[in-house]
Amino acid sequence: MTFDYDLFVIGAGPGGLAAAKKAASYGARVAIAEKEALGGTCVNRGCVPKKLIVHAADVALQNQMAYSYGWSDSQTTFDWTKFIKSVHQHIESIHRSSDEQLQKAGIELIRGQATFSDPHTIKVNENKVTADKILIAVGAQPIQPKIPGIEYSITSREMFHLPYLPKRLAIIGGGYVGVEFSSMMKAFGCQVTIIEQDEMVLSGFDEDLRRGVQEGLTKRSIRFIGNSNAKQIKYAEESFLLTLAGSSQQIVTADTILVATGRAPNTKDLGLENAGVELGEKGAIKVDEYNCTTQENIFAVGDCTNRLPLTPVARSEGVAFANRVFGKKPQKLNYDYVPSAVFARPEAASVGLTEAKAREKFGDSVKCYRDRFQPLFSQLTKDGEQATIKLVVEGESERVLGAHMVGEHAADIIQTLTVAIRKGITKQDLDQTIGIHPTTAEEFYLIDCQ
Ligand SMILES: Cc1cc2nc3c(=O)[nH]c(=O)nc-3n(C[C@H](O)[C@H](O)[C@H](O)COP(=O)(O)OP(=O)(O)OC[C@H]3O[C@@H](n4cnc5c(N)ncnc54)[C@H](O)[C@@H]3O)c2cc1C
Ligand SMILES: NC(=O)c1ccc[n+]([C@@H]2O[C@H](COP(=O)([O-])OP(=O)(O)OC[C@H]3O[C@@H](n4cnc5c(N)ncnc54)[C@H](O)[C@@H]3O)[C@@H](O)[C@H]2O)c1
Repeated sequence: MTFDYDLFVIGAGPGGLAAAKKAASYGARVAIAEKEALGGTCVNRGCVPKKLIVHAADVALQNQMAYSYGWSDSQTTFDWTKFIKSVHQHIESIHRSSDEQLQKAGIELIRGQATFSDPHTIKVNENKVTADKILIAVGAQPIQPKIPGIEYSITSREMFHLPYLPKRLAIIGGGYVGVEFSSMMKAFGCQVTIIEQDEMVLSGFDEDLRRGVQEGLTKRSIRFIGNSNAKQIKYAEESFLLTLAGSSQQIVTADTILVATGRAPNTKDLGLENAGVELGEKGAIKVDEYNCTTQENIFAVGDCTNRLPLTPVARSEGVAFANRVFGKKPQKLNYDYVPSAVFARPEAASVGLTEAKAREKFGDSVKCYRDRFQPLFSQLTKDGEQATIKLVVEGESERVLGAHMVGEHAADIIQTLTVAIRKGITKQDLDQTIGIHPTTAEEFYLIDCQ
């Protein structure tokens, strides 16, 4: 049977784009469908605009510290509307560049929502196309608790289109999204309250990292209400009244309520039932270690599989799929040492096992080294900011299983350590390494407090 394409990709986020480009580089005839803007969540309403807002917030924070570094008081004002316009202009330039890359690679871009008619046939805008192989890379979307008044809240998607900054922001959920937005918005002068069902922010991360971030947020006057969740939202006198349930039953008054309670795979309305593609927990597409679905010619990568919803993971899965299927280079990803960062202030990052997971797996042979110190920058500002570093090691050789950090440049430092930890370094390897002074990163070579 002949098909219109060798590969049809649904979704032009990091996973879909990486797979399409790699497959085309092997000579495959490729088309990609996108119902919204090129680049997916990451470029349009995730990593990229988020990190630009973090940079804008850092300017505000640096201004607060400038006096300690010899600068005189100067009047500064922040224009959110002007700033967010330049963020969106930058995103448009990424769209143009992605479009050019697709054209150059000979990949056909089809704008519209794709649905399956059968395992080899896709319908987009009333047109049907056929493909030998199909890759699903449709990402995920925010989930919202089903409570009365939830329609008054917004999600991270709308945060990037706020017409003006709210005075009082309530955030339901203290995970990645909630913590990052709390510190950005606080730096711009908003009063921020986080409501989290767990006792601390960032569940799933190492306890020392969670504590370090939580202390840092509290020091910045971000209010945290733990062991509580949202019960209902009402609108009264130009404010939203958020009633809580759980250990706190108070009412939080806010101008904007951000719901950041997790994300669910975008697998509804795809016609998967016509294609024999099965779903697993939370509506995620069931895949094996090679990203094969339950239908032999259909594959899935990225957030829609709900494995590790991060851009580099989606991208690597897309490339590994194309290498194997079109480049005849079998490639299986190893998810054990995927680093991740929370771009809050204080910043936090992590790779490998948390202390709790390491103890579950290796019992009493696990040992931890940790240190808390004041980075040089904060010694002059006297703001009392502390950094935390922690190593989780195992056995006589003290093989490093995990590294966790809270403090300036945490993401870059942990990223650089990742390759060494993946390669199985020991604590002694770190001790014998000479660092760069004065830096925060050198503390990983000097750490000796257990
Ligand atoms: C606020 C926020 C901040 C984030 N920050 C970071 C970060 O700093 N670092 C990091 O690593 N990750 C971050 N992430 C996560 C990251 O954005 C995702 O893991 C990544 O975008 C997943 O890529 P993907 O290709 O799987 O899906 P997506 O990027 O979601 O792309 C899927 C695409 O498919 C399209 N689509 C869906 N259904 C169809 C259909 N039927 N037909 C046609 N097109 C369709 C969608 O429109 C979308 O463009 C963040 C996420 C959020 C929400
Ligand atoms: N820097 C990054 O890499 C980055 C940034 C943002 C998002 N992301 C990705 O996006 C995903 C989604 O992020 P997220 O923050 O939405 O989800 P998350 O799973 O990280 O955090 C959700 C939080 O909401 C809490 N929660 C859930 N329901 C609640 C309720 N009813 N009331 C109070 N609290 C409630 C949970 O306990 C959890 O702490 C992340 O898992 C991550 O993979 C990554």
